[in-house]
Amino acid sequence: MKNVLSIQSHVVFGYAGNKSATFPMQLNGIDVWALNTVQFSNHTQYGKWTGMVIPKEQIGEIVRGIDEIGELAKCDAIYSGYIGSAEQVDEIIKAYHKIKSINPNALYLCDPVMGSPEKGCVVAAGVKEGLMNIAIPQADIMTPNLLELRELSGLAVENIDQAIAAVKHLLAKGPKIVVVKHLGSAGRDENKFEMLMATQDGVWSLMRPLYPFTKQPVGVGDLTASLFLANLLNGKSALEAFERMGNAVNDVMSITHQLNSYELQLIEARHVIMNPISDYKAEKIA
Ligand SMILES: Nc1ncnc2c1ncn2[C@@H]1O[C@H](COP(=O)(O)OP(=O)(O)O)[C@@H](O)[C@H]1O
Ligand SMILES: Cc1ncc(COP(=O)(O)O)c(C=O)c1O
Ligand SMILES: [Mg+2]
Repeated sequence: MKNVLSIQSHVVFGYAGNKSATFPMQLNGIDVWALNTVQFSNHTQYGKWTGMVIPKEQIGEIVRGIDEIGELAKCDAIYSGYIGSAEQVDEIIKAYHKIKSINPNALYLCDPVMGSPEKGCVVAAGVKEGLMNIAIPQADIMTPNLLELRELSGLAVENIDQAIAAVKHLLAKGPKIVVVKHLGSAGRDENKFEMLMATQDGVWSLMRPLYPFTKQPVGVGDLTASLFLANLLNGKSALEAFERMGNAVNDVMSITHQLNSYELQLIEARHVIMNPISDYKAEKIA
């Protein structure tokens, strides 16, 4: 059994952060140690929420507790997503270093969740800078969306060639794998949902259907990153993990769309999260 320390948000109602990542990883045979950065009533794209940011000290405290019962060496990967405050970034990196000193093979997946005024995703001030300066250079795997790809690379990304240049730029900063969760307006076909994966061996694109949601569900990035990591930990190659994740996320989106839901329908989709039914293939494009 592989173990993932998953450090991201908790929403009591609905699906985002750990609520969107834990169950899918568990369905794929991964034991998830969910450590919450915030506890909110619901995700921030509702425009209002209640709850609190977890004090930064809790991150180190919880990791120390696991160390003191002698279980920290079993941590195979640390995965950070929605972060509650700029100070939490340092604590996450300290936790990663502690785990790395005990298990040098532990991976770090950084999903660089940034605020997006356009989408209504709200992230505390300073988190973006913390991610850029501290987290990214240490990450093994990064999973930006289009906006995050632009911010992290500092490059314009308006088309596929610029997207390829930007992911190569990120690879040069340290990560071994970069997955772009949705190329959106920089993609090759505005009627398709296109994702990219880049490694030292090349760049792959995966195209799948774009569903006409009246309101785009949230937490899809968290689902995407979690399933990519779960597949890697299950021994799949980066390419296999990319395809299997892309197909599972497509099946979840298809079911969520059929049910006309704003919240991701992870429970309804549990069978396809375990065994995706769609079979889209990635294409090597660079
Ligand atoms: N197949 C699909 N059809 C239509 N919209 C989709 C599909 N898959 C995901 N989405 C939407 O695309 C967006 C992807 O968001 P993006 O900004 O790339 O990443 P993140 O989820 O990390 O914010 C989400 O709003 C999600 O609801
Ligand atoms: C509390 C919380 N967690 C996580 C996320 C990230 O969601 P996504 O997977 O859509 O990037 C959001 C986005 O608004 C959020 O509000
Ligand atoms: Mg995201």
